Amino acid sequence: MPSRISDALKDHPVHLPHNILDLGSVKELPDSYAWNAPPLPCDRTVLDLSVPVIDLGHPGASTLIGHACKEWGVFQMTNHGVPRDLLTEVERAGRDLFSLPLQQKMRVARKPDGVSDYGVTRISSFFPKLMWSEGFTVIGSPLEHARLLWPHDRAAGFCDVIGRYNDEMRRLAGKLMWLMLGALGIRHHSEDDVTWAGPNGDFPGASAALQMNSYPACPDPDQAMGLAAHTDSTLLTILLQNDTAGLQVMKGDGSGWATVPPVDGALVVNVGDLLQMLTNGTYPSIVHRVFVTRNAHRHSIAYLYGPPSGVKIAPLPALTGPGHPALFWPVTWSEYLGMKAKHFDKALTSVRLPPPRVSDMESLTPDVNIETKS
Ligand SMILES: O=C(O)CCC(=O)C(=O)O
Ligand SMILES: [Fe+2]
Repeated sequence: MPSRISDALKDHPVHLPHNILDLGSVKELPDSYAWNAPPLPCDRTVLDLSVPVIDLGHPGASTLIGHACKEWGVFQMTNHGVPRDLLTEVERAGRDLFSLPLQQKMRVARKPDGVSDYGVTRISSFFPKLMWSEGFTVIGSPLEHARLLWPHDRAAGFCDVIGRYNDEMRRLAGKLMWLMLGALGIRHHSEDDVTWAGPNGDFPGASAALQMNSYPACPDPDQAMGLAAHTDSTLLTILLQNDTAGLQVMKGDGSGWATVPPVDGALVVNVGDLLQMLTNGTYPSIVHRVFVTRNAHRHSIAYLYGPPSGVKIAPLPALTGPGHPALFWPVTWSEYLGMKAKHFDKALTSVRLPPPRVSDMESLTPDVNIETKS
């Protein structure tokens, strides 16, 4: 049993392209990046609907969050307590990293069986075309890699910012868990409690990764895809986006995409697959994607939060009962990542109860046309 998320990801390698292009210097969209067959990124059936923006200091925040999670699986939050300066610093750290020359970034390129570091998104392996983005994944301390990018003091400065941001995210993610679960009547120290919440309810064994994303300005944005539609394999994800729009979420009823506009100082929270399981389907894991633009360089930083790797995630007993059977069988994060690596957007279906019949398994082949839902 892998003890850390990095081991879990290593156990489930996905085949990724290793030729990385210097996107910032490309004047014409290469064919390998042109999504000229369905799903088309320019197919933007954008709904005139807004994802809720919730003030965490509001006395009814938990109820508002509960509604947003049921209805959307995503919301933006203000008044979250993360110092404004730290948001600016971590955003700058991401910008500094991605603005390095490609050869320099390639010093920390992800190894074929690796998970941390610089490279294309892991979901690339499921799509025939490449995405107009680059990423840097941090699991644990990035010091060893930062030292390959910068002189000692700059590397230390980068790690200091990432460390402080990770600490804030961990605190916030624990708080969000209780706001989300509290809206469903689940309380710490009650018999409905989450077994791995720890004595202080701060989920001491939780695992996490920080995913820094860069979407350079693109010569042909209608043909390019920043990040193709997917759900996160997390409990929840906390996202910081810069002032360039790009994130779109699929409205739960499949009626279309809604853009999540940057709100100054706000953080986006989305429900991941594991929270959908834990809440027995009450909070849906949200399908999302990223579009790119001709003139602006977009940056985002996603904090991917999950349970301790050995813990089995199953619907909370308080949310099941007569008339409400458990809809998912118990899996660890590691086991689920293995299913995601195999079935991609069908991974949640593969852990549904009753189990899919053998004859249904063929329909669990990843369906990369999930874009056509719009
Ligand atoms: O850049 C964004 O807005 C979304 C990033 C994302 O979905 C991810 O890293 O999983
Ligand atoms: Fe995502």
